[in-house]
Amino acid sequence: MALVRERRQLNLRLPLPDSSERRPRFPLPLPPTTTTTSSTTAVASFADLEKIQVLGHGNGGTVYKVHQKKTSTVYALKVVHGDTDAITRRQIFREMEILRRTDSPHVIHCHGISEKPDGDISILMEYMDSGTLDSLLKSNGTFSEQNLSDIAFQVLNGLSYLHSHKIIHRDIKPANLLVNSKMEVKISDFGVSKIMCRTLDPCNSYVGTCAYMSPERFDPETYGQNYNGYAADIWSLGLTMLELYIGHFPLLPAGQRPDWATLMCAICFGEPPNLPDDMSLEFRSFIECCLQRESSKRWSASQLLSHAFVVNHSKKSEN
Ligand SMILES: Nc1ncnc2c1ncn2[C@@H]1O[C@H](COP(=O)(O)OP(=O)(O)OP(=O)(O)O)[C@@H](O)[C@H]1O
Repeated sequence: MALVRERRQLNLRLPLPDSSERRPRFPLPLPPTTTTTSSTTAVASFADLEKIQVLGHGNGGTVYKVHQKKTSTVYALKVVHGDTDAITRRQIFREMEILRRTDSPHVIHCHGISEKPDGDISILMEYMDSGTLDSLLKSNGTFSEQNLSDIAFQVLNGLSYLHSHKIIHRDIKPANLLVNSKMEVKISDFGVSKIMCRTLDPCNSYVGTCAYMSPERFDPETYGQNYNGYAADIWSLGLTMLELYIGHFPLLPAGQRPDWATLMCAICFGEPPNLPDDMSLEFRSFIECCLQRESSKRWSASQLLSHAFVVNHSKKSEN
C-alpha cells in the first residue's frame, strides 16, 4: 500500500445553530431503562463489565473496550453521561432507536442498552479490533482496488439493508466504518441518521459531516428532484471510496484546509474529482455512478451491488 503523504485533519463539521435553535423541537420519548430487544442480544449484566481501555471519544460520549468478567468476552461500550446537552442526548436516543431495529452483518451489532436513573446511557456493541477505515488509512496508507471492492460490497450490503428498512445514515465517511481483523466492515454511528416514516418524507437538514454531504443537501432545488435522502448516502460512499484510494479528501487538493463556503462550492459547482490514470475502468465507472451531482442519476445501493467493480472483484475473492 502506498503511503499517504499529505493527509490532514479537516474540521469538516458544520457549525452548530444558535443555542435557541438547539433544543429538540419534538423531544423523543425516553427509552425504557436497561433494555434489550429482539435484534439485540442480552449480556448477563452491565455490572459484570470491566473497562480495559478508552477506544475513542465521540460527540458527547466515550467508547471503551470492555470485557465481561465471567466469560472474558470483549465488547465496545459507548457511555454518554446524563449531563450532556440536549442535542447530544437526542442523537444518542436516535442511535439507540436504530441499533434496536437493525440486525445485519454489515451494521454494528448492539448487545444491550442501559440507562441509569441519573441519565447515564451505555450502549454495548460488538468490538471491532482494527478501528475505523479512517484510522487504517492513516496508519497503513491507501487501499488497493481489490480491498476497496470488498469494502464497497460490504458497505453497500449494509446500506441496502438500512435503506430497505427506511433508514438513512447521513454520515457515511471513513471514520464511521468500523473494521475487524477479518476485514469485516460495519456501518456505525447513527447519531444523525433518520428513519423515514413515509416515502416522501423531506430529508434536507444540515446534519452530518459537511465534506461528505451531497449537492442536493446544500441545494435540493437544483440537484434533488424528489430528494428523499437515500441517494445522499451513495454520494458519501463514492467520496469515501475515492478518499481511501487516493489518500485525501477527493474534492479539494491535498493539504487544503477548507472553510464551509469552499466546501459547498467544491461540492455543488466544482469540477468532478480528477481520477488517477491508473484506476481501472470498472472502478472509475463505479465512482461516477456514486458521484452524479443530480441525485436521481445516482445508482441505488442495490443497483451498485450488481456493478462490475463489486461483482468482478467479489468473484475474484471467492477464487
Ligand atoms: N464497536 C466499536 N469497536 C471498536 N471501536 C469503536 C467501536 N465504536 C466506536 N469505536 C471507536 O470509538 C471512537 C468514537 O466512536 P463514536 O461512535 O462515539 O464517535 P465518532 O464516530 O468518532 O464521533 P461522533 O459521534 O462525534 O461522530 C470511534 O472513532 C472508534 O475509533
